[in-house]
Amino acid sequence: MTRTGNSSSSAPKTAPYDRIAVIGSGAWGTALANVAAVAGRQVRIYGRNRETVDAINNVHQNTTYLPDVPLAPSLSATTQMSQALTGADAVIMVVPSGAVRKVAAEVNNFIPPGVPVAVCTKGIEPGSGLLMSQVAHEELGHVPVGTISGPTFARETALGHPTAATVAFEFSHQDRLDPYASPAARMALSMSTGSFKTYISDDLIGVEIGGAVKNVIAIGCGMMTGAGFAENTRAALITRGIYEMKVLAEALGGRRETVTGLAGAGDLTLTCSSQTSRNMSLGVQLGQGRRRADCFDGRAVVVEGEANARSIVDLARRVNVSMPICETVDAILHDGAELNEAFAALWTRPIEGEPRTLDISLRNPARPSLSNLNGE
Ligand SMILES: NC(=O)C1=CN([C@@H]2O[C@H](COP(=O)(O)OP(=O)(O)OC[C@H]3O[C@@H](n4cnc5c(N)ncnc54)[C@H](O)[C@@H]3O)[C@@H](O)[C@H]2O)C=CC1
Ligand SMILES: O=C(CO)COP(=O)(O)O
Repeated sequence: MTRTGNSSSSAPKTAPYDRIAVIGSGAWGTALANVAAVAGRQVRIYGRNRETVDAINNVHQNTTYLPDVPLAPSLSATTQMSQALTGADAVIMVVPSGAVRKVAAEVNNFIPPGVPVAVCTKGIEPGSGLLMSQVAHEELGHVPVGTISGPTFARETALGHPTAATVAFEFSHQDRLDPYASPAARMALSMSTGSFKTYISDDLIGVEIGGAVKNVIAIGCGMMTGAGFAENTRAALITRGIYEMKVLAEALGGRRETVTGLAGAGDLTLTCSSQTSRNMSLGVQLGQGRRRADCFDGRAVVVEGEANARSIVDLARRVNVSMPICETVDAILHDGAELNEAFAALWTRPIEGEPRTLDISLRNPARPSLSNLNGE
């Protein structure tokens, strides 16, 4: 899209969406709802948990998922999905990946015609290999479906720390003729505040692949960190992780450059750098030798990389793309592969060209040896 600015009186105008329904009252749904409310929108959250909904309405806090974060007093919440969706002119859906199809089907019962939906879940559906927007689209029919994605820890976003994210929708023919009136531009404007900076993209595939794959790589970074490896190792995984995102995005019709943006490299950097990330944290705990059932002190926590590693690897195989880091993480998580052995095998794969254009592959003479590491 050409950037022409929007400042002169003759420049095309973009109208924000006035009334936004947020479906899902977890950490990220609440944070996005708060952004929209701070941006001046009328926002209603649907949540299935009565206690959470009451807390948002009565004490302006999500005491379950974002304790001690003050929310905009204008935010309201309901346990009735129909109430949240009535009169909405845009919808933001934020539930875990395993619930997207079911919740989208419920949304379809109440959503006004033509209203755009941003599905802000990160994952790939098992079996179908569909992106979350595609799953929602199958249930919702002919409404524009996109996403908002980037390096965005919910708590930091809700506290107003400067944060940037990409708003992506596929562009119709009409959107290309008038990008200022596109759902992506209108949603980006609707969600812009002094601390939440939005960018616009028409590459929904690239954006969603970045968001889904980074979680698996973050588990891998966590595993290596927990097992005692250091910064060199983490940087290698991040960089080669970006490469895995690129090849998968491209094979599915997305663009490589999207993956170097906020929703790819940006989000990967965030989640591979901090145990605030549930994915990184799970990896660290497993790398330290904890049993899965004991991680997070036994609490049920949404870890999308764990839920989606297999579906990502399956999708990559289907489009003939090699993603060795994701395959390694998946094998450890779901096939019982031994962590040190699996990473040692990753490190002794054939020697290849780093630019994709250099078509070379050498048998690697090194013997897998990472398991000999004893720490400093
Ligand atoms: N927390 C974060 O910092 C960010 C999360 N995300 C993504 O957002 C998605 C949701 O994550 P969180 O909000 O963090 O999870 P969360 O665990 O904080 O909340 C999940 C919410 O979904 C609701 N839910 C689960 N199943 C449901 C169903 N069948 N029907 C209705 N509601 C249902 C739960 O009641 C809960 O309110 C994930 O895909 C995650 O990757 C994306 C960016 C940032
Ligand atoms: O996606 C996120 C930040 O952009 C949140 O990461 P986790 O799900 O790993 O906590």
